[in-house]
Amino acid sequence: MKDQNETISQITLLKQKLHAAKVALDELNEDRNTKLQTLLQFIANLSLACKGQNLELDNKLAKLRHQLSNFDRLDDALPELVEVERLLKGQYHHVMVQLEESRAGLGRVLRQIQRVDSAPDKLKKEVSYFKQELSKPLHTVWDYIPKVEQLIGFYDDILARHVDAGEKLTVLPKHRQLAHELAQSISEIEFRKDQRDQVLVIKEMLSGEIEVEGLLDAYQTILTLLIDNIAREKSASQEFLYALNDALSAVREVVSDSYNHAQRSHQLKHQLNREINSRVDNVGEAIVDINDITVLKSQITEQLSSLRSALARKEALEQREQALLRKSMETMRKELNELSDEASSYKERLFEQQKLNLLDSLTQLPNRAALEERMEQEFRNFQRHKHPLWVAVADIDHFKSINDSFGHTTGDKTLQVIAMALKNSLRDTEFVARYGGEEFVMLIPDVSSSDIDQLLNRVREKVKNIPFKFKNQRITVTVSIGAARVMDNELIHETFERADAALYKAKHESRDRVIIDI
Ligand SMILES: Nc1nc2c(ncn2[C@@H]2O[C@H](COP(=O)(O)OP(=O)(O)OP(=O)(O)O)[C@@H](O)[C@H]2O)c(=O)[nH]1
Repeated sequence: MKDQNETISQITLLKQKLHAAKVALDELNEDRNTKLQTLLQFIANLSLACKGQNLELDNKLAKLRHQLSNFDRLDDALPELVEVERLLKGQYHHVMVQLEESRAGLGRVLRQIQRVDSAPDKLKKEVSYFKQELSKPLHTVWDYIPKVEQLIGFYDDILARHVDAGEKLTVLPKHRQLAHELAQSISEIEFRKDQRDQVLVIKEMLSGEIEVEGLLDAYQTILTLLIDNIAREKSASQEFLYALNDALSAVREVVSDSYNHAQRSHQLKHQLNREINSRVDNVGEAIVDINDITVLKSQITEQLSSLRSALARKEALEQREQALLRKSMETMRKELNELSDEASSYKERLFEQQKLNLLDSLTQLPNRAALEERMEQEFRNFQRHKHPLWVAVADIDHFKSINDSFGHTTGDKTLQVIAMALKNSLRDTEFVARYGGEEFVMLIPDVSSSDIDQLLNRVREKVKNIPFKFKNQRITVTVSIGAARVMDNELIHETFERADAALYKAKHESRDRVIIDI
């Protein structure tokens, strides 16, 4: 009887151990799921920074982000990760194809240069050396940009020799037009700080008496500066794209490995559990069925030793599982730490770029893209609250004559000063953007029909009172303003059209005035 009691207590102990092992295993699984879930959320957020590379990829990433926040089980995310990885690889190949096409284009231009008979031997030699260089593999956009620069150099050289050969090029009206267009485009481009002095010199040159050679130089310099900027942009976004690609591959592999492994361990554990349960049952049956204590003892001893061995195998299996999980986590953590560094610097740049993209580089006022955004936002507010909303278009009067009389640079400065005056004459809730050229658009909410006329006339007067002095001459610069209030059942772009038509009227009615379309 004593033996029997002892056996029963041993079995109870074993059952408790078994239960504790099961609880530990469940906790382990839960922990693993929480960690991977966090990881996938992280990937989802990172993918946001990858936007804008290609439309299909954008859509996929958006879908992935949405799904990652909804998946119950990690393994469900696997097909999506595979798909995104495929698209990222596709994007990489696309860039490579483009590079190859550019290289072919460069080759064609080179052949043309080689056909120019008047080119001196030295230049021909350089071109042929360049051609050899071009046949070496190019892996990235920034590898090929210097080649384009070099090519432009060859062209420049040939052109210069034509000019040196006595063919002095006369300045035609079309050249002046080109100079004017270049000056205008430059005003609309945001150059880096270290490029601005160079750009300023070009602007000055373009606003004076131009020469064809100078114009060619200016075009070449601006092109080179732009190409340099493009290369920097590309390289930053590509590096990030590749890093994200690598991290996604690593995560996918780990998820896929741990999924396969979990499947195998699940089967093994199932078998072991069955074995252990049947051993426990056997012991129970033996206690009930066998009366001879010696037989019972030997039976129980045998069953207990099998139980012990099954439990030992189960423990080993769990330990292996834990070790594997730790290793996977380590791999992912390493990969993600690297990616996280890459992402934060990339995001910072994107944020800076976004700010630049919404600012007009000359006046530092919001630009047309920013205006579109704000118009939509104000229009939504208008539809919700039905408070008054005004669109006003202001245009500097006879601005062309300022450029013509005092030069483009003075024109630019005038634009900057007027932009500031407009901004300062409005409240924080009101908005002004440079629409283009010498035209500005204001969005004015929450002002009644009886007050708008006074408000806009105050803005007009403020500009008129700026004490401009050009070449020692006191100059008064005025603006004309047209405005309209957003009506029910009207789109804000239609209001803009009405305000623009009112401005047209103001221009025709002697300028320096405000006309409100009612
Ligand atoms: N300096 C400078 N001039 C600009 C810029 N953008 C546009 N312009 C000039 O602005 C002038 C606009 O001329 P017009 O459209 O004929 O108008 P306006 O002379 O202001 O005459 P009204 O509008 O009829 O009063 C053109 O000469 C443009 O070259 C810029 O960024 N800087």
